[in-house]
Amino acid sequence: MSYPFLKGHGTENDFVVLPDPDESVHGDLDPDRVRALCDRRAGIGADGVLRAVRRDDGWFMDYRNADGSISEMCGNGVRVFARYLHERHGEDFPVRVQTRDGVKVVSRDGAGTDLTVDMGRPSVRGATEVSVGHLTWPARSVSMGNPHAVAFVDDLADAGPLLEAPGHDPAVYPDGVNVEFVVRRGAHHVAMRVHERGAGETRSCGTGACAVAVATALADDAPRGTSYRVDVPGGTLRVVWTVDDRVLMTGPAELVAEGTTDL
Ligand SMILES: N[C@@H](CCC[C@H](N)C(=O)O)C(=O)O
Repeated sequence: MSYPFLKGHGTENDFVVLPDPDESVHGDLDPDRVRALCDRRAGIGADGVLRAVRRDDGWFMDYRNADGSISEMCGNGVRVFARYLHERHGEDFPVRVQTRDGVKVVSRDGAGTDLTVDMGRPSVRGATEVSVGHLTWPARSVSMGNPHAVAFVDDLADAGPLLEAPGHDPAVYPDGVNVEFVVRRGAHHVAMRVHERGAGETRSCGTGACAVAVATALADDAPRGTSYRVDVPGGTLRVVWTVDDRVLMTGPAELVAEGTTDL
């Protein structure tokens, strides 16, 4: 059996999009198959899979990490998903996308190619710690629907090659965590690296950039509505934590290839 797929990315966080309007792919998409699709040598290669399911009341984004695990939310993925719905299904902006973390609304600003997603309310949690080897950093726990630990470091290289998941407190993160390492670059401007749960180090993480902007705004005591520039290895995202306690993230979303796969 062969299935259509598309390949897309947002700030080089890349995804296989699997159209599955009638749920015929679902039964075949077990964790082994997700891993095979995401394999960068033997498969298509991606940080995750976005299965596009049509429901009576709209489109659902079924997000899977490259290791086959399920996540609640993907911030770069939801922009790519909205781009797909707009280009291939004629959905007008603002596009509504159902996710495991509720409905996200994706809009297009003017004539530019960037998309803005309303990521909803952040959940700011307590202080925690993360570690790599013998180094430990204090971190802020933030949920953007999925779990994050944000650690400010002196230099992004301090985290090393990030070949393994950073150490974290399993009592705070019983289901694992996405870890962001952050440095300041200027006023309201930071840069980050991320180790994603279920994918390893990636070139970007949208929910991670939002968690970083929230943690930085708190550290700065910045007024709500302050716009943060968040540089990631794969590009730049802009994040605003609004006066009404919502996080808006703006960045690119591109479809770059399509084909068929036997999964
Ligand atoms: N890259 C994504 C986040 C994907 C899910 C994450 N790895 C998790 O397990 O929570 C993003 O852009 O937000």
